[in-house]
Order: sequence, then C-alpha cells, then structure tokens
Amino acid sequence: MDDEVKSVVKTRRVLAYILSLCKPYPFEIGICFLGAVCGTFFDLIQARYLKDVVDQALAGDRRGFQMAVAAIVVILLAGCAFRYAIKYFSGHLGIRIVQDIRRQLAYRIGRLPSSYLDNAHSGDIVARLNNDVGSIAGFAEWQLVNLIYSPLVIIGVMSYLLIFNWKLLLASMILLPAAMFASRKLGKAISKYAIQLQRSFADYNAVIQDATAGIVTVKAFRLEPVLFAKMQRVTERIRDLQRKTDWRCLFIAPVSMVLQVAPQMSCVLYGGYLTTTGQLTPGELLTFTYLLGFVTGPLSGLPSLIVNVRVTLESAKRVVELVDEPEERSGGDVYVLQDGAAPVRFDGVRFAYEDRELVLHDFEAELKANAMTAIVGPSGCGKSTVVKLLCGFDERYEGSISLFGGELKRWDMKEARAQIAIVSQFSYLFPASVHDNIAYGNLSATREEVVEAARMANADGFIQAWPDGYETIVGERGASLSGGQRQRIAIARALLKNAPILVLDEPTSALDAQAEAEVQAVLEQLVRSRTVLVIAHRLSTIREADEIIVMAEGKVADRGTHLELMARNVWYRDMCRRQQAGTEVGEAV
Ligand SMILES: Nc1ncnc2c1ncn2[C@@H]1O[C@H](COP(=O)(O)OP(=O)(O)OP(=O)(O)O)[C@@H](O)[C@H]1O
Repeated sequence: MDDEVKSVVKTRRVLAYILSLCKPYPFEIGICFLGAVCGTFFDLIQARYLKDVVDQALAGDRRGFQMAVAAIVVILLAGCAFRYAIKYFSGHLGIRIVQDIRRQLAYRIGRLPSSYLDNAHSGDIVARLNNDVGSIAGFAEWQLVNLIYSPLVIIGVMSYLLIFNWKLLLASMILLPAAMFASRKLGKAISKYAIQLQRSFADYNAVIQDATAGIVTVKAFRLEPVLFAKMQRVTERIRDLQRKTDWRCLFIAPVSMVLQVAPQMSCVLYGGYLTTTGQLTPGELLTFTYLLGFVTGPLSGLPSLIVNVRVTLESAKRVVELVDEPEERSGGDVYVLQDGAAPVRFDGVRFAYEDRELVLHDFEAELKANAMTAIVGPSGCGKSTVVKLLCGFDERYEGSISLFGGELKRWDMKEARAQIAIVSQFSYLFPASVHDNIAYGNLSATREEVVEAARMANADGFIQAWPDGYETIVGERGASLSGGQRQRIAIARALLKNAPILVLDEPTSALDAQAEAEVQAVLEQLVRSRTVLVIAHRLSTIREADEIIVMAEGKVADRGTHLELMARNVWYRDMCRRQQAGTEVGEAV
C-alpha cells in the first residue's frame, strides 16, 4: 500500500472512530442539529422583518414599523434561546466525548500487551494521553458547534439569498473562490507546521520523562550537558516550528478580512446600484447585507477552522493508533493441578523478540510441585525471557508452556496470572502508602493480613519504626526507601497474593551485601514447601534449589543439584568459585 492510500485508509478509520464516539449521544446531536435548523430559520425570518422595518419607516407606516420591530425583538429572543441551547449541548457533547476517549484510553493502556509497552516510549504514550486528547478536547468543546452550525447556516442563508436576488448574491461572492483558495492553502501550510509542533511536544515529553526517570544516572555520570543539549535541540525545534506557525498565522487576519469584507463591499456597491435604479428597495438591500453577514461570519473563520480540523484529525490519528493496538487476549480456561503433574512445563519453546534472532531455542524445563527450581546462566542467555513467557507477557512463542496441565495460551490470562506471584529485580512501588503497596497483592486482604505478610517478609519491624508506620508514603518507585526495604515490601506484596507459584527474578541482584543478606534470610524461609522458580546470579540464592537449570544461549545446557553440577559442569563450578572469591558471574558457559 503506498503512503497516500495508507493515509486515506487512516483518515477513514479516524472518521469512523469519531462517528463511533458520537453514536451514544443522539439526543445532544439531535438538539444541536434542531437548534441549528431553527436558529437559521429565525435568522431568515428576522431578516424579513428587518426589511419591513426599513421599508415601513420610509413609507411612513408607523403601525407597520412598530409591528415589525416587535416581531424582531421576539424572534431575536427566540434565536438567542436556540443559540444558547446549541452552545450548551455542543459543549456538553464535547466534554462527554473527551471523557469517553480518556476512559477508553485508560482501559486500553491496562490491556496493552507488555511487548507493546516494552517498545513504546512512555513519554510518547503520555503525549498521546495529554497533548493529543487535549487538542481533541479543545476542538470538541469550542469548535464542534461550528462544524454543526456553520454549514447549515451557510446553506440555509445562501439558498434564501439565491431566491431573494441571485444577481446580487453572485456579485457578492465574486471574490469568494480566490479567498477560499487562499484560505485553503494557508490552512494547509499552517497545519503542516502545527502538526509537526505537536509531535515535537511529544519528543519534549519523552526527554523530560528520561530526565526525571533517570535523574540519578544523569547526576552520577554528570550527564547534565548531554541531557541539556538534547533538551535544547527539542526546544529549538519547537521554537522554529512555533515561529513558522505564527508567521503564517499572521496571514489569517487579512485572509479572514477578505472573506468577511469583500462580499459585504461587493454587495453594498452592486446593491447600491440596484437600489438607485429601482430594482431593489433600501429595506431589501439592508436585509440582504444583514443576511450576508451570516455567511461571511463563518467564512472568515475558515482558515482557523481548517487548521483546527487538520491538527485535531492528526491528534485523533495518534489516539486511534493507541485504541487500535491489539489488546492482550482475554477469556479462556482455568485448570487445576492434577496429582503428580508438574505445575509448569516448558516443551520445545522457541521465541524471538520482534524480528531479532531466537532468544530461546527448544527450551525444556519442568517446575516440580512444592520444590524450588533455579535457572542460572550467563547474562543475556534468556533467563528473564523464560519468566516473561511464563507470566504470559508475550505469547509469540512456538512450542508449549503448560500451567497446571493446561496450555498457557488457552488459560484465561487473568486467572493464569493469579497462580503466579513475582518478585523481580526492580519491583515497582507505587507512590502510595506502604499498606496500600502491600495490599495491591490482594485487594480484599484485611489490615491484619497485610501486617502478617509484612511480618513474614521481615518488613514489619522497619515499617513500625517509621512515625507514620504503614501509612508512610513511599514516593514514586519507592524513592524514599532503601533497596532492601523496597524488596522486602515487594516480597510482602507477593506473599499476600498467596499464589501457588512464586517467581523470584533476581530479587537480590540490585542490592548491596547488607540488603542482600536481609532479603536472603526472608527468601530462605519462604521457598520451603512452595513451588518456586528462581532466577539468580547469587550462589547463596540457588544453592538450596531442588533442581538447578544451567542455561546457555537460550537452551538448557545442563541440569542437576548443586553438588551434581559442581562435580560435572565447568561453567557452574567456575561461577561458584568466582562468587566464593567475591567476584561476579562469568560470561560464557
Ligand atoms: N523487550 C526486548 N526486546 C528485544 N530484545 C530483548 C528484549 N528483552 C530482552 N531482549 C534480548 O533477549 C536476550 C535475553 O534477554 P534476557 O533478559 O532474557 O536475558 P537474561 O538471561 O535474563 O539476562 P540477565 O542475566 O543479564 O538479566 C538478550 O539478548 C536481550 O538483549
């Protein structure tokens, strides 16, 4: 598909999406439409009485004059009521539509596969949620009404004027095609830069996000100049685009003026001639000019409207991209562990990220019930990928992963994840209280159960020592806690979940010796009589495992107990010796 066809397909999809957003609000749309029809009708009637006011006054008919003035006042009030209704309901419609988009996106983000989130920049997602939805919100609240009202008014009034005096209408509109052409060109040029400007704001968001999320690294490595240069490049680009947009926007005012004034001037000149030759009464000329204002008013706003529509369509495209991202699958079966069966089995699992090389090659493993299985191997051999697949974070693998005897791809994903509690290297803590962070493991847990989980994770002591105890706010990503405290709170959360399988993905590898010892003591208690899968570099974590799988380049290179592997596996023995000597894990098996 070439780019132009793709763009048409995309625009159609965006329009279909916008229609789907309007669908739940037939009442509001109906009222706006009815209000626009009635408003136009009242404008026309009012103009008819305006003609009477002038012509009766010139003819000296006092009663006729008074009647026409009274009629205009009544019609004016009715017209105001309709305009108020349109404004109210279209504003209301805009707010509800934007609220629906926000709700829909919040729901979607929660259902996006983690493979999408791995590859997307969070700054870009935030920009779609903020800038793009914000631009749609601005349009929906302030411009949507013009899209409904203006075409109706223009068509209604132009049709009336055509019948009223087609020659005068033609003369008034003589410059219109040129002005329309200019406004279209101008609108296109401005929107091109306005759209680029919006994308640059997304880049700016991404840089800020990197700066805040990586602030410690930035400071530690004195990367401020690098970050500053990056920010400067983005801000300079924003400034350039802003300048280009503003410079072109300066032309909007003259073009708008031509669109507004030219028809009025032509009308007055040619209408004046018709009046002097007796082909038009002064009242008719005034009525015509007055009604023409209803056409030229919206027309003068055309250049800005074109820019707004284009920018909003672009924002809507970016929102639709997010809405159309395939969701994680839902629904499926639930299985129960049969006697003697393995809670988890990997059979000939082959997996690659996107279009990269295979990370797992025919990976085979079995987690025995109530036993601890450890996976070790050099960095990058695919250990965390095994955990990712087991948790259903990516399903693009070949082969089979079974959970309690049921094929993982056939499990109901939520239920499958309910069987697994995970503690990872960098467990995420939310900027909420310690209590809530632990309670996220099981939302129906009582306070006593939360405290009990903290006690088992050896976290209760330091939590109670804080002035606010369990109500202490931990800060974003647990910023106000030590590494060991963070991990023990994460362990408490995993324990509260009380899932039959516990996965420990290098829970101590980011900790210093002291914190590691604290967490290790907790883990040693926990792994007894549970089904545990532990990914670890640290000998202390894996020595007690019932089975240790040695991985190399995505395959199982060896398996056995610590003593068996020490006796026959060179890489394992080297790793253990290096650790005993206080060095880190080696690189090759
Ligand atoms: N989201 C991703 N997209 C693309 N490639 C990835 C992704 N995550 C991991 N990889 C690649 O897959 C390979 C295996 O990564 P994985 O994290 O499973 O290794 P690991 O054995 O856990 O490493 P470590 O011990 O260093 O944590 C690596 O080459 C890595 O670069």
